Amino acid sequence: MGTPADQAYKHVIPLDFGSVKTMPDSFVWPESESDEVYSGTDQPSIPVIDLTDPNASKLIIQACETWGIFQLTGHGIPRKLMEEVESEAKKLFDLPAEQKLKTLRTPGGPSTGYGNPPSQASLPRKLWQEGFTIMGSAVDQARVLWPHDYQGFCDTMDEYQKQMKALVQQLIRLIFKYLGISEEEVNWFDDPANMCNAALHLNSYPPCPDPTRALGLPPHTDSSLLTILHTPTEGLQIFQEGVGWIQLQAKPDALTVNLGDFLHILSNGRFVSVLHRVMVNQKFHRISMAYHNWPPMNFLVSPLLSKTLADSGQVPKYRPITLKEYHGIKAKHFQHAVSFVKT
Ligand SMILES: C=C1C[C@]23C[C@@]1(O)CC[C@H]2[C@@]12CCC[C@@](C)(C(=O)O1)[C@H]2[C@@H]3C(=O)O
Ligand SMILES: O=C(O)CCC(=O)C(=O)O
Ligand SMILES: [Fe+2]
Repeated sequence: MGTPADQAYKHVIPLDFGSVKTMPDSFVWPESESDEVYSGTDQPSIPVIDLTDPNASKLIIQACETWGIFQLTGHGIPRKLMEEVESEAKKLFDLPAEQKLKTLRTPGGPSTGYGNPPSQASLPRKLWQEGFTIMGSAVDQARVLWPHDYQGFCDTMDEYQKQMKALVQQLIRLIFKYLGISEEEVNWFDDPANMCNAALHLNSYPPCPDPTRALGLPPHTDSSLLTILHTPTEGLQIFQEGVGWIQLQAKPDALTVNLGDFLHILSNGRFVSVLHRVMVNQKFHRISMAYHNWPPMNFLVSPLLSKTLADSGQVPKYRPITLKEYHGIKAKHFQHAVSFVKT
């Protein structure tokens, strides 16, 4: 059974995937959660936006209002860095389970380390997935994983986070400008005290012996303002009302930007926080990198921060909420968390 401390850690410990040949029953999801993907010939395609296009701002706002997700080219992140971050992540997940477990994240709020986040504690089934979250520097954990060879991992993750942060700033400025949110609010990003309002989450989905009955990630929305995904291979699907599940095409040079619950709340429901899930496969080990960006932990976010909304006299559909409180709601209600913030 283990000590109470072991019990508390239970939900964050993934399976030792290397040691299993058949899938345990605890990983079998009801069919409705893994139901079929849209297969019509007229499948609507997710917007692809070139950031260097003079119309990029307009296209991004349109995508935020209609899809809540878009693929971004012309983003300026070097291809080499994207490949390096993927190969460093793979190096980490290929380590023996007992080694990875030495860097287990704490069960509370977001922190650096291995394991599944507390927000997955309420899920009815287990996931064919393991994760490693990085908030700021990962040097303490990397030293444990590779005592004599940790610098390469740290340098790559630091550089990638630096470039992601700059890209997020650019996108958020553009979106906040449209919502009429003041420069002071945008300065969240420039305040050194708010260094950790972002996390780079590395996802690993090992080859699965029974992929049609398992899930890598169940249908969910992210808590973030926005998340920048580097998903080099297929597996990510999004849900569109009236259409169903749509498979995203892998585009090696593009980054995928998906909006999260906090932009949905800030925009008073105008921007879509896209429902998405990850399917697994039998053939290859899928890796993805997600850079989640939030407001500072204790900052009270309300639709009324948007001058555009306040001036138009719209009634707020969501009450003011901090990320800290929201994480608690997410851990209890997962996919339905945002409906618990409705006024
Ligand atoms: C940075 C974070 C957001 C996240 C929880 C976490 O601490 C690490 C992983 C993130 C993720 C990814 C999959 C979906 C999600 C809901 C989850 O369970 O873990 C999100 C979390 C979130 O957005 O709240
Ligand atoms: O693996 C993916 O493609 C998506 C991961 C994801 O949705 C997340 O980390 O929130
Ligand atoms: Fe997600």
